[in-house]
Amino acid sequence: MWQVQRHKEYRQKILHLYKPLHQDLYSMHPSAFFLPTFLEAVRTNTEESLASIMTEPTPGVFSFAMLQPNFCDMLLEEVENFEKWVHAMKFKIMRPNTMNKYGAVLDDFGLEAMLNQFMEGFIAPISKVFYPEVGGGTLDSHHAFVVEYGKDRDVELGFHVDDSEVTLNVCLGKQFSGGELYFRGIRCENHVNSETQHEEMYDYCHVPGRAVLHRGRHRHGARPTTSGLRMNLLLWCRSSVFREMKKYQKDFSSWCGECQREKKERQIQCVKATKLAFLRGGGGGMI
Ligand SMILES: O=C(O)CCC(=O)C(=O)O
Ligand SMILES: [Fe+2]
Repeated sequence: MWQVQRHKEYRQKILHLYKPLHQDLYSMHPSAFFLPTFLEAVRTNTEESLASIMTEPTPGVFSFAMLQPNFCDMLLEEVENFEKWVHAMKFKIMRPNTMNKYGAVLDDFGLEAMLNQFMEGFIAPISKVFYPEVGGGTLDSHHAFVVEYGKDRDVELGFHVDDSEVTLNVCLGKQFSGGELYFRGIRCENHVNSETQHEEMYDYCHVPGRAVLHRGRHRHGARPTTSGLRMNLLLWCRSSVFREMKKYQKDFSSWCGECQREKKERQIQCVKATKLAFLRGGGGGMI
């Protein structure tokens, strides 16, 4: 509990002392942040309009052009400015999670309210349509951060699942090679280490301004960024309703690849047993 309190105090101190570089980032300006194609699709808000701007290269992974280049640049500059300030102030910077030595939590320096609107207005409508079975329709909190990969930064990211129901991952730039995101199937907690089926393997190449949306339980990792600097915006979107409901469930075959496989296998065995019983019962003569 004291950690939560300390983090609260840390945020309060930053909010009080840090002077933003780009004040425009701190409130929502849809047409300055998002590409017109993306805005139009979200404003129309039908399954057809959303599907029309997306590709789904492997089941459950959606990719679409999302952010204005100028927004990406401003966010990168803001993060750099914040990091410089933290360094000059001899503050301790909190990294996005245990897997990263670099990067910054955007919610820590004043961007929380804007990013909440970002999630509610622009991610929730998509999640509601494409991820209803993992709480996509009831997202109510987030963890937002920027990761930094390159020679003098984090190099790669190990195989993991996110602490989110739905994750938005958008490349902000700058120039880099490598850093592909690899996916290995969706798994519940019980099956997180189960083997990958061949058709679950998929590699995605990041493109600045382009978003990837996936379930938090979709196992993934990032390959080494071999040159240049790669910075990505991550928005881990959570649903407290889904988390509460999950406590009372055992079967996740509506989204876990391994629960699905086991269920199918049980059905095959059941059909086999029924056939055998039918044949043994003399019903075989009827065929
Ligand atoms: O670097 C990437 O694109 C992946 C980042 C990621 O998966 C994470 O931070 O949870
Ligand atoms: Fe991740």
